[in-house]
Amino acid sequence: MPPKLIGPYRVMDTLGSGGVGTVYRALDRRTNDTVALKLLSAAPALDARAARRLAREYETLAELAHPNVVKVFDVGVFQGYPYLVMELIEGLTLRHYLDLRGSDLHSPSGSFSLPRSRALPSDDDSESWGDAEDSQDDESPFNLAAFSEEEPSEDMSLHGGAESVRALAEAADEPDTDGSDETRASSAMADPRVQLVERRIQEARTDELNRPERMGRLKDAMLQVCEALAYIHGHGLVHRDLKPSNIMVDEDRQVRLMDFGLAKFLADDAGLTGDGRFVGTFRYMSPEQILGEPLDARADLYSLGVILYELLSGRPPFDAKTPSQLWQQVLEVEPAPVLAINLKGDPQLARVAHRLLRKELDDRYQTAEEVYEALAE
Ligand SMILES: Nc1ncnc2c1ncn2[C@@H]1O[C@H](COP(=O)(O)OP(=O)(O)OP(=O)(O)O)[C@@H](O)[C@H]1O
Repeated sequence: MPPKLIGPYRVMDTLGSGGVGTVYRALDRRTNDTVALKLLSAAPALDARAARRLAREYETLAELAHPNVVKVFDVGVFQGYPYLVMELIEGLTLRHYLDLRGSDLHSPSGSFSLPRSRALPSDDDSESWGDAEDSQDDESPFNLAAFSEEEPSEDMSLHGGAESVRALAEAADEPDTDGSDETRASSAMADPRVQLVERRIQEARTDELNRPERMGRLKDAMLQVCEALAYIHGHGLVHRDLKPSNIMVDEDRQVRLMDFGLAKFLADDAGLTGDGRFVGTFRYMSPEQILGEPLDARADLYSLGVILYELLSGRPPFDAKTPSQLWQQVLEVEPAPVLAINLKGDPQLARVAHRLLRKELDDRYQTAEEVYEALAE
């Protein structure tokens, strides 16, 4: 049961939950404004020192004003847990927005129509903050849930794909000479008909990704994210946890970057995160973040590269089963070319993604403005 009142805010309903807490739609009883309130109930309660620091952080965030950066109105402490009050965005996270199809997009007003408070599943590995006790990997103090595969986007649920999958299954079920399951499966995989079906499935997936109006929305959203990043970087802030669920798009297709400032606040406070724990979402972390080095704006540009790579190819740049495997790959392995996965992908956007993903900071774009220029070319 959500609390009824949090400070001067009346809780109306739940908008969603992530790794560190829950976001509520709430009414400011002083002004009658509807806001989004993020209660960080997953973190340990604040002591007085951390509460004072939260108030100081708020002063920095409250000064920010940019059309692509979510407005932060207030911070507070409720029963020991910090909360952040921000602009309510009636919209979707970036991935869900890109999953919309034409018919959802063309309302008479030209904006896309959304059920208000639509409960959508989280669209990435939302548990950014690991929990040592839940860790299944001896080598790492992190929670593997934080590493969980994202739920497939609608782009990956094929149109006409069910038949293809059925055909694949039927091909694999055909009897063969010795009748053993193993031989049957491997001979089915070698069967040219199975290979053809697999190729068709892959083509259908990438055709979905390459739909021109989806690509138009993707590029436009990315440009707006670059504007938001240029703005916060210009104010000396690094987001540190850039991922698709921290990017929302409203009904007028205006992008809002959210949750900046929070990652640093949590990272700086050993009482909140535990000594030596990362703050950020594994899949989007740059090599320097993994290595625990000081971060600058280019760490966010790397995360932007992971997002762009995923949105272009339909899969993450690194495919690993454990955090330690992922980190080894992020530090040492080059991601497969986007255009090898998505043969008809946009070559310009693919080039931008690969340059953002460079391991050496100096090899990446150096500023969000440069990325904007490259995307706009
Ligand atoms: N300002 C807002 N306006 C409207 N909905 C919001 C707002 N902020 C968050 N939400 C909704 O609440 C959901 C949960 O947000 P939250 O920030 O807690 O989680 P997350 O970003 O998925 O994960 P994490 O906590 O790891 O960053 C979001 O996916 C979004 O749907």
